[in-house]
Amino acid sequence: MTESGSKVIGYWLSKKKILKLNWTTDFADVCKKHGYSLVKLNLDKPLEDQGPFSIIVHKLTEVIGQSILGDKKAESIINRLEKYLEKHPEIAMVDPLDNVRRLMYRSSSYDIIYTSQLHEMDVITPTFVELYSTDININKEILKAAGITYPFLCKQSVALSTSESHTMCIIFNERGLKDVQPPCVAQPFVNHNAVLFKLYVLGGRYHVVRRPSLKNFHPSEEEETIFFNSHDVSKPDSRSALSVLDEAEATNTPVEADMRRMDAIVTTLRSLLGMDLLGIDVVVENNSNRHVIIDINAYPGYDGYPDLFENLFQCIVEAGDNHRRSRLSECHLLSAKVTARPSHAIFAAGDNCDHGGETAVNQAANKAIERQF
Ligand SMILES: Nc1ncnc2c1ncn2[C@@H]1O[C@H](COP(=O)(O)OP(=O)(O)OP(=O)(O)O)[C@@H](O)[C@H]1O
Ligand SMILES: O=P(O)(O)O[C@H]1[C@H](OP(=O)(O)O)[C@@H](OP(=O)(O)O)[C@@H](O)[C@@H](O)[C@@H]1OP(=O)(O)O
Ligand SMILES: [Mg+2]
Ligand SMILES: [Mg+2]
Repeated sequence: MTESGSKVIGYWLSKKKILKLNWTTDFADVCKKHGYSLVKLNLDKPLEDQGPFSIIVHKLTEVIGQSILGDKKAESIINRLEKYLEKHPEIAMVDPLDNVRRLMYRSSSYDIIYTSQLHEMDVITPTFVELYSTDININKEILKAAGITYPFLCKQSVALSTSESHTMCIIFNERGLKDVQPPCVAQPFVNHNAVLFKLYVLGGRYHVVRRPSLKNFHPSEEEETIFFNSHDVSKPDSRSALSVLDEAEATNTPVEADMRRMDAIVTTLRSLLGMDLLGIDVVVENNSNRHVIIDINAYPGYDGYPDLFENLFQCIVEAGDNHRRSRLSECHLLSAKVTARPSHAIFAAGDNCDHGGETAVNQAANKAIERQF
């Protein structure tokens, strides 16, 4: 339950996602079992008439993506939602729009991994650089300065949540630089024997699934650029020819992930990104065994997550509790600040500072807090 006493979870997901997950029936049942109701937000209508909500859970990456591209309708939907949330700070947003938006810029999510301590455990993200131009000579210089080696991948700078935003290419040599489609990030290809680990995060819990991935590639003057869509490669049922290891590279040694490092990845990124619903793609580099984070997604598919809806429900409710706790402690800090002024004055005057009496200001502050909760 939340500050307002409401036990309503507001949600917004695309029709595709609702259908795929059987959300309206199966997740609604789980919520009901726990005494919560589930209400779909109508983003075209005033939200004030649709609440009160204790928590809002959403996947708005497509709308955020359109607003980044300047679509007026999408901008107004996001603005309306932001204004509503400003007016209702008691609502826990899973996940906060600003944090989701930041994650969608691939370079910001890679930057966040760089600034973390994960490298101490041999967990890295490959070097990357943004390319803004189609000029081959400019790109050649930028890539050289950034230390990007061949082959490298070009991924659209913003993961816009459209099918095209999952289209990317592998460039093998300078001849391939003609295929750069800016704005994109260039990221060296990491050989990993075609095994991908997807970490599906639900707040403090997560589940790892093993997926097909791209085979090993090497620098080559002959090789032409390979274009592909990530959804043809790394879904559970993908059978792409790009995932079949060359005969000389085929191995019987299974690729294994180190769960201690997976734990660290989840805890660190959840906290640095300020998000609870995450999909983190990790590959294990051949020979070095470094764990390499190549992609982070907001609200992923969770395909294969055991007892998904019960875990999702617990995650959402815990996010609500955490939100309430952090607001309470903010208010207590505020109250402590208000109290600190008069007591400091008393202390400075040489009086006994060991008094426990509440000042009028403190009482007023505490009343204000009580009213809020
Ligand atoms: N740096 C890399 N080195 C080797 N392989 C990579 C690298 N980056 C991506 N890949 C391969 O390309 C696939 C797609 O890349 P990525 O995960 O970045 O795309 P995406 O469209 O954001 O994926 P998702 O559908 O998970 O959002 C990965 O699943 C992996 O097989
Ligand atoms: O269905 P959605 O639109 O949420 O698609 C998401 C997709 O889930 P799906 O597999 O259920 O399609 C995810 O797959 P997994 O990593 O979990 O395999 C991943 O590709 C996300 O990046 C996609 O989100 P988008 O980047 O397009 O916003
Ligand atoms: Mg991915
Ligand atoms: Mg992605």
